[in-house]
Amino acid sequence: MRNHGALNKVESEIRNAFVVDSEITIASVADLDYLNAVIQEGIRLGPPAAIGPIPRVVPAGGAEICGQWVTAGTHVSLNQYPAYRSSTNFTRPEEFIPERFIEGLEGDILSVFEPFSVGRHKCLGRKLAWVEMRLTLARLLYSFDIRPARGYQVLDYAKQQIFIFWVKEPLIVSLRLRE
Ligand code: HEM
Repeated sequence: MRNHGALNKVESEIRNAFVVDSEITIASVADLDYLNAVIQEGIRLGPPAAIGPIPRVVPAGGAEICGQWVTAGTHVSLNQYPAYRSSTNFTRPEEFIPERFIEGLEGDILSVFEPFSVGRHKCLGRKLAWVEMRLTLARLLYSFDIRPARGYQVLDYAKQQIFIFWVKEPLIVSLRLRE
């Protein structure tokens, strides 16, 4: 919403891919490269599970984690937010650049990006989440021109508070049925 170039591009991709909205299905939206990249880039800048996995406790006897010895009882986790906004891992980390998930940006380490976590507790609902995100965005952007409401400034996601999950501010937009 804050990046007009990306918004126009994803709108065009969706509107050129379908003739009627009934063609927008779970299968057909999976092939929309730019839509998929927009969703990934949105998640990178505002990871829904910003501290995910939620903290675990190192068991009795301690454990080696990433080459470091960690004593029993220590709470450990991975903070996705700083990992995704760090210039160590991403080029121009504060900018919304969906293209990094298509052709790649020099210096990006995309393997850092694991919003659904990894391992045996990896998100069970990730495929459903992907379907919901693709279908919702595709249906909305196919039918409506969506712009920030007049006089309303869309905030950077980072301006919101977070306590494991985000306290989201209202997003006030105008929806106009496209011609
Ligand atoms: C963009 C949306 C979502 C994100 C970013 C996300 C992220 C995550 C993350 C990071 C974990 C690991 C938590 C941990 O181990 O501490 C997790 C676990 C889980 N998620 Fe999601 N999730 C999403 C949507 C969903 C949906 C839609 C469902 C179900 C309908 C779901 C069901 C679960 C379940 C059941 C687990 C626990 C898996 C286990 O412990 O074995 N998630 N999710």
